[in-house]
Amino acid sequence: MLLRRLLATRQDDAQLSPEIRAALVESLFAPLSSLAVGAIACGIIGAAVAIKANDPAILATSIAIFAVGLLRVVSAVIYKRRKLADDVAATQIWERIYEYGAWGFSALLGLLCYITLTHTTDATLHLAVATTAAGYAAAISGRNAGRPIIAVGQLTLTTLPLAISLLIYPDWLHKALGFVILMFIYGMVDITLSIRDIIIQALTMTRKEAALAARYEEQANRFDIALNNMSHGLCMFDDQDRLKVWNARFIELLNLFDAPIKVGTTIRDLVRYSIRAGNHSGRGVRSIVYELTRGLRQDHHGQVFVSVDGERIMALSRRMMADGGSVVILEDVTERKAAQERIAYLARYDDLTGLPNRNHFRERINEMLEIVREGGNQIALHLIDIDRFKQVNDTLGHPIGDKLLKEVSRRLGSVVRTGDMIARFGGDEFVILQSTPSRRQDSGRLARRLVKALSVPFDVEGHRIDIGASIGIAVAPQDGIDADELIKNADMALYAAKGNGGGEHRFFAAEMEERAQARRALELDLRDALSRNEIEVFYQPLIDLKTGEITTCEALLRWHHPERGYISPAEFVPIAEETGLIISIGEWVLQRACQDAAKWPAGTKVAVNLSPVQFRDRSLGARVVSALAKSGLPAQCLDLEITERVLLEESESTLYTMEQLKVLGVRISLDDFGTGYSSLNYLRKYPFNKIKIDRSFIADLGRDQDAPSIVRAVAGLGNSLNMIVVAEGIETEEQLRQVKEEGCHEGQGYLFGRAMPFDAIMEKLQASPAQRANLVAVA
Ligand SMILES: Nc1nc2c(ncn2[C@@H]2O[C@H](COP(=O)(O)O[C@H]3[C@@H](O)[C@H](n4cnc5c(=O)[nH]c(N)nc54)O[C@@H]3COP(=O)(O)O)[C@@H](O)[C@H]2O)c(=O)[nH]1
Repeated sequence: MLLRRLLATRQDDAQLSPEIRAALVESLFAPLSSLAVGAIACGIIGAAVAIKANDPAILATSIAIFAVGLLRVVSAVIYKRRKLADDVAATQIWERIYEYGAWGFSALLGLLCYITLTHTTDATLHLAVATTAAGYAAAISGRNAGRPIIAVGQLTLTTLPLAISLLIYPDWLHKALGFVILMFIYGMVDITLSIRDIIIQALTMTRKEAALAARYEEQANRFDIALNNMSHGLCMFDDQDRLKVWNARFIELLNLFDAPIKVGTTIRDLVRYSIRAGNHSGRGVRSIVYELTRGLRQDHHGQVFVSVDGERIMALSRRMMADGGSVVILEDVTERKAAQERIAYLARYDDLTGLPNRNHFRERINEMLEIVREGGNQIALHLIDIDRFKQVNDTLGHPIGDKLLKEVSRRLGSVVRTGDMIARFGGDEFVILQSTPSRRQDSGRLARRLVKALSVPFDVEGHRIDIGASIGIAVAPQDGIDADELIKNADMALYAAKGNGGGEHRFFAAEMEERAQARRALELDLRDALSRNEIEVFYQPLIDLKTGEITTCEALLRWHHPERGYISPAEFVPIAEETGLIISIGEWVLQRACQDAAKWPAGTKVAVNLSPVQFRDRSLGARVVSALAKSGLPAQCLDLEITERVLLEESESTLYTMEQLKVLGVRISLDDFGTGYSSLNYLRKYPFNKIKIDRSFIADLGRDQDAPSIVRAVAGLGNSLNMIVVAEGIETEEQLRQVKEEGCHEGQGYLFGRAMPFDAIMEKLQASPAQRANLVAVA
């Protein structure tokens, strides 16, 4: 049984961790003094017995005991010095060294007992060796129980020779003692094995605890690192609201570096320290504590916002714990709050001018319309469009345009009364909500004041800017009781105001709606007009004022509407431009005109009007090439007429398209000169072949004394720039005489002929020299 337990320890050992094995081996060498005491004590007893018995065998054995004991002490010292306990592989060798030393020492001690008991009869000597051996054996089973094979080996090697020598001793008392020693061996082996189990258990537990402690420490470290690297401040309170845990960010956020914060600090003290650190200016401890405890009283996901150091805002949130304590999280939300406020601001205000935007305006108008619906006052909506704003943007650039808009908003603000709302819808579109006009005249008066205010020139960074304003007015409840309807009607009124050249206001009228509907109907019809062959091209001649010959025929669109008859291009071309239909219609005109002109007498040119929308189209060059190629018309016989409206847009791409057209060899004329900006810069910048003086100037000849000077000046300009100058709209002989006198080269007008169909112009062009002379005579 005992033997089985002993052998089982061998198997157990195999399962022990190397560290535990090393610890067990170390326990063998650990009490160095006991080794030394054992060696000395046994050596002395041996020597004493040898002297007393005067037996050389006993003496030799005693000397051997002392020598082996000494060697064991020396080996233990070496083991300790080299710190071999940490070297798992080395401990196995040292275990063997200890084992052999221990067994050798024990065997010698057993031998000493045996020789003494068999060589002598002196009871004192017997007692000396027997007690030494038994004492040693008892000590060994405790001391080396960690390695039971060694301990049991020592026990057996020491006491078995003693027991045998006692049992064979002739005296029955010795025999009895021998028997007791055998029982002692049995008992000591049992104790050794039990102690061994306890030691192993203790070592295992210690190791587990050490591992647990290490893990705990590592986790605590990790937790500490995480806690102190959080972007949020954190503090944990007990159920009495006393501080238990806090992190570095908490101290940092509230600038509490110098505060004597410790476990147990109360919320009240924390607030006091925070005030001392320069936070919550002007506020007292009590009010802040009240605000915090009230706001954070319950476990809720909401946040309490606290302003600190006059600038930063902290969000505090609290989570209750099961033990009644709580965790409070602090977050610096200054930037987030600012961003939220900015987003909220931008959702309701125009960033550039600071005026309410469309959303804000909608909220307000809906509130006011609610009052109107309940029978309250009427309200007027003024929709304002800045005249010529696009030109300013295009010529002076967007930064100046932005500054101008700010100035405009300031001026509008100086005109309206408190209670009226000014909003910006975007671009150059402003709106004023006049709150309580008692009569229509009140709104008219305000509109006039607004137009007047905006027609005073602006000075933006040294640029004198002349704009103006067009205003459309819709009044609730007469013109609508719903925001969308009012805006739509004001828009129609604005359209009418702009249609008259701008700089004025118009009230919404029912006819506008009808006109808008008619316009929409026209727009729908126009979409199919080309495919239904309702669009035609007429030609109006341009005459050389010296020879009377037709130099050019201007292609002019005519729409033969199935119900309305001929519709003027002045009416449908703007619709075609707005809808983009002008691209396909314009291309068709270009193709048609080139094909017709190819049939005319050689050298007769055809002039085709190009709208700004066509000019924006990057494939204009390709379209012109295609029209020339299909018709076979020489490029120099095609004259493209553009107005200043074209030049106001994207100068870079305009210049590019102009250059492209020039390379093709087509001619380019500047139409309606004098009606737009009449910038001399355009004449310098773009390579025109012709300038056409607008017919309004020709009509003024004889009516306005300045008109001849203007015509003369433009003719002079054209001459010096090597451009042909055409006088448009010549209707009378007198006008013809004057334009010739002022130096114009060519003329166009009803006096020479209206726009006519292809056959008619063909007839004119093919007329006999005598007939042509008729024209010359006119000229
Ligand atoms: N982009 C395009 N625009 C086109 C095209 N076809 C015409 N138009 C533009 O439509 C506007 C109106 O044109 P229309 O009604 O044809 O008027 C032209 C002439 O009939 C008129 N005219 C000519 N002589 C006289 C005159 O002695 N008195 C008088 N009251 N009117 C006269 O002038 C118009 C031609 O002007 P202009 O183009 O400036 O040379 C007009 O703006 C056309 O440009 C087209 O295909 N594309």
